[in-house]
Amino acid sequence: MHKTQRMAASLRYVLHNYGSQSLLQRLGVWEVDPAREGKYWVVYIHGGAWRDPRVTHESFVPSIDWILRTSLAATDDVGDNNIRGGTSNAIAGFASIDYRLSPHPDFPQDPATTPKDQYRGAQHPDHINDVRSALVFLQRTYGFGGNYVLVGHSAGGALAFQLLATSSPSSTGVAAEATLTEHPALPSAIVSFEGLYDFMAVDARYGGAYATFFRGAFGDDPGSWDAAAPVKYTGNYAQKWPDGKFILLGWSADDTLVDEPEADNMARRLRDVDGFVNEGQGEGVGEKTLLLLKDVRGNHDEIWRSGEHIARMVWIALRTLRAEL
Ligand SMILES: N[C@@H](CC(=O)c1ccccc1NC=O)C(=O)O
Repeated sequence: MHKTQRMAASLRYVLHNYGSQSLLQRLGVWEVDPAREGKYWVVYIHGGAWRDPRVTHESFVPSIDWILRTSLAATDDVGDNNIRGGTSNAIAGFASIDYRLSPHPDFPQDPATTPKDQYRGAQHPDHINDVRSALVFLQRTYGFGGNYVLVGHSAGGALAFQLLATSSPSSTGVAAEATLTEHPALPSAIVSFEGLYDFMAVDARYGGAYATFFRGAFGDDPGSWDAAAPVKYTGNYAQKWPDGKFILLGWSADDTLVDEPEADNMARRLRDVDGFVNEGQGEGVGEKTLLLLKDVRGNHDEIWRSGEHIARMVWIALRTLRAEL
């Protein structure tokens, strides 16, 4: 008897283009059981400071490998999940989104000679608009609606919260204006790790070292940084996200690029402003829960190069969603 190793490479992979302005308007899909209802998709938004051309949707592959490799363990350790059908059956598919990038000084491009669809000249809100288009495309193609966990690393974590902040006005009860942009169904849960949430503050703590990439993505005016920063959002994430269940914020002590206050300040805001309750401490019914997980391991890029701890966080999110069914 031989066992097939469950790896991303053993899944059907499809590369889709969801836009035509840039070659980066593409996303990868690894199908597990795409037609099955009652399962979740796991959708990844990579980091790379909105600009690093070396970080693409393919950076999710090691995480997919670890998620598949650990799916049996994830079913074994909580008996309750077995009764409910097992977490190993919880995943319908994986998707990973590329989006237009801002210029990177180490990878200069000549606008005069670079084909338009290869030129990395994006500025906010291009990145988040692409994430939104990619999700609309995925939901139209695979029909999973809000049955997905949105996973974001670093800048990708910021994009996950910007998605909530800029979601359809109808979900806030405000009459929808004639909007040109389509809005995707929001996720059931968000996993954001080593995330950037307060652009001014994190840049100040690192002595201004991040100003070039924040300027590249959001412009020179620090006011525009605050306007886009997840911690500074002037609305209410819970109101914007009526069907949202769970947020996991991960932070690694090994991360030399994004420090502990980033995660702490975002967690505090989600509790104090948006009314999230700590996972395991609330009344249970209908509450949106938050888990601030600080024993994640791996330096800023090690974490996705390995994927092991990303898999761990994804399983926690899937288990939490299953427990609420
Ligand atoms: N490798 C990136 C830097 C980067 O990704 C980064 C640096 C500091 C803090 C956060 C980062 N990434 C967030 O997405 C670059 O070369 O721009």
